[in-house]
Amino acid sequence: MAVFGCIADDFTGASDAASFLVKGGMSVRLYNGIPERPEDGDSAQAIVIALKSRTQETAQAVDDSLRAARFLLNQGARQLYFKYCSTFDSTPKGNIGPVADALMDLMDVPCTILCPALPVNGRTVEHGHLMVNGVPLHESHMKNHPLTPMWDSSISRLMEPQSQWPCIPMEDPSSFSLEKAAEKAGARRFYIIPDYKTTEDGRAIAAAFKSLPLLTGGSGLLEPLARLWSQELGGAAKIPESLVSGKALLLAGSCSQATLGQIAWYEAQKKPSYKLDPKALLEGRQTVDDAWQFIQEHENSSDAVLVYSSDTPEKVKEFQSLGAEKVASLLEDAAARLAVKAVKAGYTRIISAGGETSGAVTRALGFSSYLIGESVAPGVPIMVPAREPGVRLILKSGNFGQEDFFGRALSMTGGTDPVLDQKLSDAVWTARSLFDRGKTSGSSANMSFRHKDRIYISATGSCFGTMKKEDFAVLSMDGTVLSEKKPSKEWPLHLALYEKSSETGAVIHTHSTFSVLWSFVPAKNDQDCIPDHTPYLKMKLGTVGLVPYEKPGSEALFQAFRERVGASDGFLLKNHGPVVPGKSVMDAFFRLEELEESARIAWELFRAGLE
Ligand SMILES: Nc1ncnc2c1ncn2[C@@H]1O[C@H](COP(=O)(O)OP(=O)(O)OP(=O)(O)O)[C@@H](O)[C@H]1O
Ligand SMILES: O=C(O)[C@@H](O)C(=O)CO
Repeated sequence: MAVFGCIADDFTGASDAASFLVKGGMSVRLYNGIPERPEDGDSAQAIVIALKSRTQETAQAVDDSLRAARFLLNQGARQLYFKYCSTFDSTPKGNIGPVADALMDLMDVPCTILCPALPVNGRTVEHGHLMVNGVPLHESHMKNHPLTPMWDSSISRLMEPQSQWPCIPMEDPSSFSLEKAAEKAGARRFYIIPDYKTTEDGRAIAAAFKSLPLLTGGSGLLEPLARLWSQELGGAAKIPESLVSGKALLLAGSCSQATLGQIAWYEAQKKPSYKLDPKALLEGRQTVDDAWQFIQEHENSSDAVLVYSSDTPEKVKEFQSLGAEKVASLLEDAAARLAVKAVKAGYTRIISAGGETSGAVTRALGFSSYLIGESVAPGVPIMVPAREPGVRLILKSGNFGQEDFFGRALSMTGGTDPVLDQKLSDAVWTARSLFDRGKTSGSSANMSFRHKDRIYISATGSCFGTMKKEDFAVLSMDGTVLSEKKPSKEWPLHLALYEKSSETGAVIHTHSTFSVLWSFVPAKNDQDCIPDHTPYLKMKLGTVGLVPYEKPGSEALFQAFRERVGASDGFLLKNHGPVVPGKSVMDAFFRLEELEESARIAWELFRAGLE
């Protein structure tokens, strides 16, 4: 059950918020829009809902925010956070005030805070003013933003036309007292604007206002706040794997200073890039298909293609004279169409720069919920779509990320984890070896191994004789299927052995002939059914329990297995075959071999009457 709910006014703002919650130690689910119902069996401690309320008509923004708040409260959220941009929203018609006012009404709280700080990215609040890298917001490069140019830095003044309630700047949040603040505000509801310049300030603000049911701000407060929540909840939060094999596509529609630097860095590495020209696109001299063709031409190169429309403020102004909205939506649509083409063509990593651009990309891809992984840069997490766990999405807010951001995003997600790769190689070798030597046949055997907090298990219907690294399905430790591939139907047998001991690193189940033959012989001891004619079975594996016959793949079999799993080291399913755990794939393999050889010796001696 989620204890913390966050409503973000755009998509990259939501992923930014989610990344800091993960950094603070919480597990996070991000929904794109208000879901009709929560994901099945979701155990995320925090939920972030991405809305489009930054640029919507105010009434719609308020309505969506209230619906999101109700959803989060229904999921058990004990605290709500309204996340907006750490450079605020400067237009007098902005939605921060109306939404925050409405949320205060919904939750019937006397006050909340306005905390649009993110010091790690240079955004601080000093004496109630928002600063960007030490310069007041309206003097910073943010004044040139193509959609929301910034015209003031005083948060109280920015709020005046947007909200009916007063604001109280507060230099030292540790002195916060609700009664005193209410007296000072002289109103039924009010806002506090805490100064936030350093990491220490963040911790102090989180501690001072943790008990307020509603907080608002940028993502800078979310890490210290999540730390307090995760201390309260206890236990380590699980986050998804970053690495995935497959091709990547980079897209940039952001004209922010940081993105321009990142594009220049990528091009300076002599990596392939393709520039979209808004005028040529409008006039039909350039098309999305041209860009796609360029991408395909570089498909076999080890370098990802970057497609961008980003340009200097002067050039952007020039293009906007052709119709700012028309140009923006043309470019956003181009980025979105390229992302869809790429995912359809099997690309596994989409990395996109710019809030509006990334919003268009995610809408077109149609993923509605994500698990949040580690971050490439502060506020930029690796996201794993619930419905496509083999895909990684990284969406960067315009001014976020280091100069080498694109390089980092590619190396953090790309390629294979060498440890996982070795385990897969061992699994494939073992499967083939067992098959080639007649220790199993057809598609009857299955095997699994544990990697990090995942179980990789041979997919249903796979054959040990033709096993490949791609033939493994992935399960979470609670048995949730995380891959497109479906696991072997015997997966509950494997899970029971992983649950039994954290030392279990792999499990193999076969229908090896002598083990099956021996399972017909009435056992003298059900918990140790194979006699130790040689010392090796005990040395390698230990005791072998006999599990009574139940139909393969049936709940009755799984139940019988679970009842006996604690009593022996390895297992023989009656009239069916052995199930053997090991510390690693190779260890399980050696133990299985020993079991089969011991069963063969026992069988031969039994037949010769020498038992
Ligand atoms: N060359 C260009 N000329 C005019 N508009 C452009 C050009 N390139 C991109 N745009 C538009 O500018 C807008 C940039 O907004 P976007 O939100 O994607 O980036 P950003 O503002 O840098 O990011 P953020 O909102 O996260 O700060 C988009 O609508 C994009 O289509
Ligand atoms: O706070 C920020 O700057 C970002 O999270 C953002 O709002 C992206 O649109």
